Amino acid sequence: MMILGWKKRYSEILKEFKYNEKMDNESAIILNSILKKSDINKKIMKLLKGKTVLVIGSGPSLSYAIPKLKKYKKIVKIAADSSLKPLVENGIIPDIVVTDLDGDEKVLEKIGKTKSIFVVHAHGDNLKKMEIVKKFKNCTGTTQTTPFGKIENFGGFTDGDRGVFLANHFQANKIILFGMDFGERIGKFSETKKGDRKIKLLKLKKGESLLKWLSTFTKCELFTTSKAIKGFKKISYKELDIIIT
Ligand SMILES: Nc1ncnc2c1ncn2[C@@H]1O[C@H](COP(=O)(O)OP(=O)(O)OP(=O)(O)O)[C@@H](O)[C@H]1O
Ligand SMILES: Nc1nc2c(c(=O)[nH]1)N=C(CO)CN2
Ligand SMILES: [Mg+2]
Repeated sequence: MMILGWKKRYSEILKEFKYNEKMDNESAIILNSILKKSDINKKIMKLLKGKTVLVIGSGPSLSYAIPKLKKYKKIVKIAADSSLKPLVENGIIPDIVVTDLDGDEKVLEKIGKTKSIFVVHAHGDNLKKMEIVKKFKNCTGTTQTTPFGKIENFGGFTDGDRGVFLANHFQANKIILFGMDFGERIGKFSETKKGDRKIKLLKLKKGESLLKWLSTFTKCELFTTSKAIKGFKKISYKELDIIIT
């Protein structure tokens, strides 16, 4: 089942970014054929339902967030793609990794062998990268088009905002953002290639607008330690201890 209103948002994405729905679907078919049947959704539900969940992106504030995140060892963490490398380098292993497979492959492979759950997003521009999924121990798949088989659609576009939609779907109690600044500055940990900057900024804008949309109907309490986002309560690192319970 898709989140109500997603189809309209996806149509807008297809138009704005000139993506091809058939290619998005093609990629999802490949991912579905690689994934093994599993009870991973049950595992994710157990991890997230009723919990405080930290969603970590690669925005400029990630550098400041890392020392704070070290403190919250037992709190559930969802890492968006390229935020994984600096987190792992600092001894933080996230419970869930949301990725469209353009983060650092060595780190993806290394953490893929652990108990971290990988939520891999198939789209028309990553179908050639799907082979790596065979190396992930705990993995499920998502699409931005119609879900089928083992492939889900929880909503969202960039890895970071998809992490938030995931936590919403699995009924987290509180969602707190780190390194999710959006805006005009691409964080240094983001794996953006030189020529892709303009598109990346448009992607970030879309991701932020989707989070604003989500905030209008989600039952989760939403907070951010990053740059302010409408619909999310902006909190300081000092306030974290009170909110994380
Ligand atoms: N200012 C920012 N710079 C970089 N990433 C950001 C920023 N603000 C929020 N993020 C979040 O961090 C996430 C992880 O960054 P990453 O560069 O791996 O993105 P991505 O979604 O893989 O993008 P793409 O696949 O289009 O390159 C993004 O998905 C985005 O949601
Ligand atoms: N077809 C296609 N879909 C996407 C793409 C992309 O590059 N191509 N990037 C995304 C987030 O970065 C999400 N969805
Ligand atoms: Mg990515």
